[in-house]
Amino acid sequence: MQSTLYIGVMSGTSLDGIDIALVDISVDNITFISGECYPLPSSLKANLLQLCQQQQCTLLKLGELDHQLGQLYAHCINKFIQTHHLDRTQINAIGCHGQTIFHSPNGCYPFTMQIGDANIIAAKTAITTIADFRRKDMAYGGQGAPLVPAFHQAIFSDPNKNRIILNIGGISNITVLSPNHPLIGFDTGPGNVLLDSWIAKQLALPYDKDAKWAKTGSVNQPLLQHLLNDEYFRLPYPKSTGRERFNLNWLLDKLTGFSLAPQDIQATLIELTVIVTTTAIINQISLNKQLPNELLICGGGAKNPLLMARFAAWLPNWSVKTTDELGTSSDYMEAIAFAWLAYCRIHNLSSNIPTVTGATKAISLGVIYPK
Ligand SMILES: Nc1ncnc2c1ncn2[C@@H]1O[C@H](COP(=O)(O)OP(=O)(O)OP(=O)(O)O)[C@@H](O)[C@H]1O
Ligand SMILES: CC(=O)N[C@H]1[C@@H]2OC[C@@H](O2)[C@@H](O)[C@@H]1O[C@H](C)C(=O)O
Repeated sequence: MQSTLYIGVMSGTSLDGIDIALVDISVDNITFISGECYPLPSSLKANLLQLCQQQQCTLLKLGELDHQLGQLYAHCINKFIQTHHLDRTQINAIGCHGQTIFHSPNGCYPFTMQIGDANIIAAKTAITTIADFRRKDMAYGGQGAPLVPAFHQAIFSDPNKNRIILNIGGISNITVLSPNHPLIGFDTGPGNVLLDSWIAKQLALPYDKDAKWAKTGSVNQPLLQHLLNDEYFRLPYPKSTGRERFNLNWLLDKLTGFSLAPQDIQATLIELTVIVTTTAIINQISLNKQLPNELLICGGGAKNPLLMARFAAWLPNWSVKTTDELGTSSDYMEAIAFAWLAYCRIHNLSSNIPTVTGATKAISLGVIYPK
């Protein structure tokens, strides 16, 4: 009998680490078994940031980082296999997202670029690896992102509820699950990326743990309104974005003419993350009015008590909780999703959602790199 075990690997826009999930998947079952997060070495993070923000990029550097990340993913997967005493011959496939270094879905020549050579992963782990999940969707005219809505639909659909799944990673994205409504999902804008960049610049910390610093500041309304003027927030879906738009330079540019305490800016950025998402939910989506509404939060932002409290305050008639409360790890959601995308590719099942990405065709995403 064919094994039903898959490994999903995700390293996202926050550049905080590599999430690995072991998942048991068959036609009627998706069970998360275990997960680990391996930190990204700080020198690699600095190099990737330079690349993402186009400060310094040579083909040599790009090629070397692609190789380095491939080696690192393989090393982390092998460590994971060892720690969890797994038999690698029992792992059907690895689904590895790779590291997005640029995402440009709307130019004359749309492209999205994820690095971390999957040939190296397949060779070093001796497990078939699936990667390059986004570009076929783009080839059919889609945004290439977000891809997790199909997975959210597979695990969270409920005929008696309107459910919005909100991933607050570096970038925030939502999935709308409402009976009799087409499945939609899009990137609402910055999640943690501006919060992380601002505290890194001001206090040399990677992130504002439990929003301790933001809580010492207060929201500045003129700045908030100015940030909300960015045209991305008014664009209709399908839409997706990334670090190439929302980054420290974006923020510094918007801060021109403002003279505020740095912690007030941090508090304002928290409110920005909340308002862009709640406004999108309220203004851009028509939910079934007869049904109760749930906001299910995952990603690193689910650990931020101030973000959670502000979502609850802005959506008073909603049940606001983390996906953990429904039995799916908020930490490993995306890694689990990439294990599921690998399962779909191995079984040739379509995994993009044209109503989400705007692609003209439903297709099975990902390229297979045999061991
Ligand atoms: N205890 C905490 N308090 C506040 N923020 C936290 C906490 N734990 C994690 N975070 C935030 O979550 C971020 C990591 O989130 P996550 O791992 O979901 O991002 P990602 O997967 O890299 O991003 P994306 O989903 O955009 O690709 C951290 O950079 C930090 O900002
Ligand atoms: C291009 C890219 O890497 N996009 C990521 C990013 O991180 C969050 C958001 O922006 C989302 O659109 C996407 O990731 C998830 C896994 C997705 O495709 O659903």
